[in-house]
Amino acid sequence: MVEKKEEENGKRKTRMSRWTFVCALAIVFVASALSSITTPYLNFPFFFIKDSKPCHCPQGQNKYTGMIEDCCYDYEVIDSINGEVLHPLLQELVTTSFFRYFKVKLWCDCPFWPDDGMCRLRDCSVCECPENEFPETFKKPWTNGLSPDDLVCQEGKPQSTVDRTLDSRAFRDWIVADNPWTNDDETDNGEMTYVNLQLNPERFTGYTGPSARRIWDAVYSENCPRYSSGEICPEKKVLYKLISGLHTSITIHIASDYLLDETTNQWGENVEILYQRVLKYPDRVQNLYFTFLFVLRAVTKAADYLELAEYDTGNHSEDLKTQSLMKQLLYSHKLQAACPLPFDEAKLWQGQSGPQLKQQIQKQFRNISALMDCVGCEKCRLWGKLQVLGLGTALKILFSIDGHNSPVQHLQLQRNEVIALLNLLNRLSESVKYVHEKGPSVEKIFGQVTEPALYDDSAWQRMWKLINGLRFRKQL
Ligand SMILES: Cc1cc2nc3c(=O)[nH]c(=O)nc-3n(C[C@H](O)[C@H](O)[C@H](O)COP(=O)(O)OP(=O)(O)OC[C@H]3O[C@@H](n4cnc5c(N)ncnc54)[C@H](O)[C@@H]3O)c2cc1C
Repeated sequence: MVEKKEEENGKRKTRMSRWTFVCALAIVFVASALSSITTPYLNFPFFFIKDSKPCHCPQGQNKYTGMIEDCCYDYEVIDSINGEVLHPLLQELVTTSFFRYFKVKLWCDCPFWPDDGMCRLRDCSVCECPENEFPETFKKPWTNGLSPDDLVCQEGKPQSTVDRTLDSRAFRDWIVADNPWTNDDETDNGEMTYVNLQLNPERFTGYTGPSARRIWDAVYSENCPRYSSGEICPEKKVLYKLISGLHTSITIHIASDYLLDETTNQWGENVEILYQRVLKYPDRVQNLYFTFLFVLRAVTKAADYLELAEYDTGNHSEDLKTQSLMKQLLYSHKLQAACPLPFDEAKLWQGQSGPQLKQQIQKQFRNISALMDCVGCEKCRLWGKLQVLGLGTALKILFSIDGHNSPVQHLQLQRNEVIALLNLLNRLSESVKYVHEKGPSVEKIFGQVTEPALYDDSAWQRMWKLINGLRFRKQL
């Protein structure tokens, strides 16, 4: 009798635990379906029904669909306008004489870690070489680049050295106007060098390890902390996203132009880096699109100024071409129709603490700008400085003119700021195009062998938590 009762109890328990399991699965199905609806571009890979169509995510399809966070455009519109209008125009614009020369102080003058021995490392050795070891080319930018012997002063890697070859053309100076967002001292002095950006593409340089890590750590931890949703104000989120978007773009340029074989000097794509450091983290890609739209908005907001600016380099026909390309970019009908307001800056600095907050964020951005002097590889420093100046210029255009009915006619930009702004937009445009074109196929290759962390893992986590929770309760 007792045995029979125990047997029945056992059967009942088994039935109950089966029911519990089935209920848990049903709840998880519903939770996951809701999750896939509320987070449309973090596609959960299987089995959900949405709008009566199976939301199966076919391999190879671009998963970045839907609206870009904090911007009112979707990925498809931006990809298409970038591919059709922006990318081709920008590619041509940055090769013109006006836009290919950038004035920069190249040697490192790091204000943050002055005496920690960093600059004795080969990564940063440019600033540690005694005066008599400095190549003349450092002081005379019009002669040719560094000789191989001088590489002792560099990172030791030829690919990280900036080529200083220049046309012997003089430049007419624009006005010098302070930018409250950046740290650069634009005073013309012997330390400033003109660099031909076309000879120094942003690509893999071999700069890695603690030196590079320390810069990024300092940028994120001290100056634009990562946020978790709902935690901080939108202005701080903007700063984080801009930096993260720029970081994504730098990584994409490393991946797309990588030194595959040092002995044969073979360059090519490193799609594993693209996947492991970028595609695997959808928020990094989202931030790239965000940064692109933010800078695009700054360029279009300053359209009147940029249209009338002087693109004079002494080569009349080329200067006319520069002007014409600029106009095509600023007043493209397709761009205006598809994307009239890439980012709405009027929403920011609204609260009472707006002005205070702006000052605080300005200070943080100036710190980031100053950190570029600590980058221990010359080419990275060049592109780091240029792009941070470009971002600072975008911030200046969007936020430094008081009030929302801001008189854009009060805007004053330096020539170098305009060069940085447009070159930054071009870099971001290249990255957006690259991710759009390569992303799906690269995810197809690597995504198959990866854990579900690629996607929004919350559904998985919730499932396990739920099941484990029920099991745990049952044991009690
Ligand atoms: C200003 C600057 C310019 C550089 N330019 C070049 C260059 O032109 N060529 C070159 O070869 N190297 C360049 N580097 C080095 C390069 O950025 C990397 O630091 C290096 O390749 C090592 O990469 P990593 O995998 O250690 O991760 P890193 O890219 O160094 O990233 C460090 C950490 O930041 C986080 N992170 C990474 N990406 C993002 C993102 N998009 N958003 C938010 N967080 C992120 C991750 O936690 C990661 O572990 C540059 C570095 C700096 C600081």
